Amino acid sequence: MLSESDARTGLVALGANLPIGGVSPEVSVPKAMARLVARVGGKASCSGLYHTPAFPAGSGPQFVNAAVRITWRESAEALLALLHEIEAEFGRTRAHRWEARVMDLDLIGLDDAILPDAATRAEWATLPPEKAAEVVPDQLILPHPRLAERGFVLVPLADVAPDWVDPATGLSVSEMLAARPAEELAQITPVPASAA
Ligand SMILES: Nc1nc2c(c(=O)[nH]1)N=C(CO)CN2
Repeated sequence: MLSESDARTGLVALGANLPIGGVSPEVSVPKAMARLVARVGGKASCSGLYHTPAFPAGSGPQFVNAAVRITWRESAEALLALLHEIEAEFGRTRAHRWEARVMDLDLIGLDDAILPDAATRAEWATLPPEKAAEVVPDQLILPHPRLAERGFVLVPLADVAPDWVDPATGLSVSEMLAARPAEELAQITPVPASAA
């Protein structure tokens, strides 16, 4: 029997920038959030939806980004598997034939877990941007190594977990957000209610 003390706070970032089977990201992202909350059960909190320019600049249509704070009692790997399941469920439709469309659910942090270890996480966090765009880790790295560089993750995350502290850097979500350039943050805007 798992006790209350096994409960950890999981932080999940969501993003999509293409319609999935004719459903816009403004609609599919909140649906994916609701699916995650339903699958996890227990206490959860959902951010607002934000329009964000695609990163890197010019790489495609704007994204809808969001974040969810959940309570999780199993392993980090089990949570990652659940996120992949939801991605697959939302990322593919059989409208005409299998079409791949992206719905990203990224695990950003799980309480104070540092995975696989502090040195490996630090290596990934300090990769030069050109390298970081090319290589994808084949293991789960927590907290997400590029969190502090991504306004599109930090803005929604600040809605649900402003005081969460990255255990590897000692910086809170609010502090990381405050360090982002004003020009970057000015381009991140709430999705108008009429679009969702
Ligand atoms: N604004 C924004 N840009 C991105 C995002 C995202 O979620 N938001 N996700 C990416 C691939 O995971 C690549 N670029």
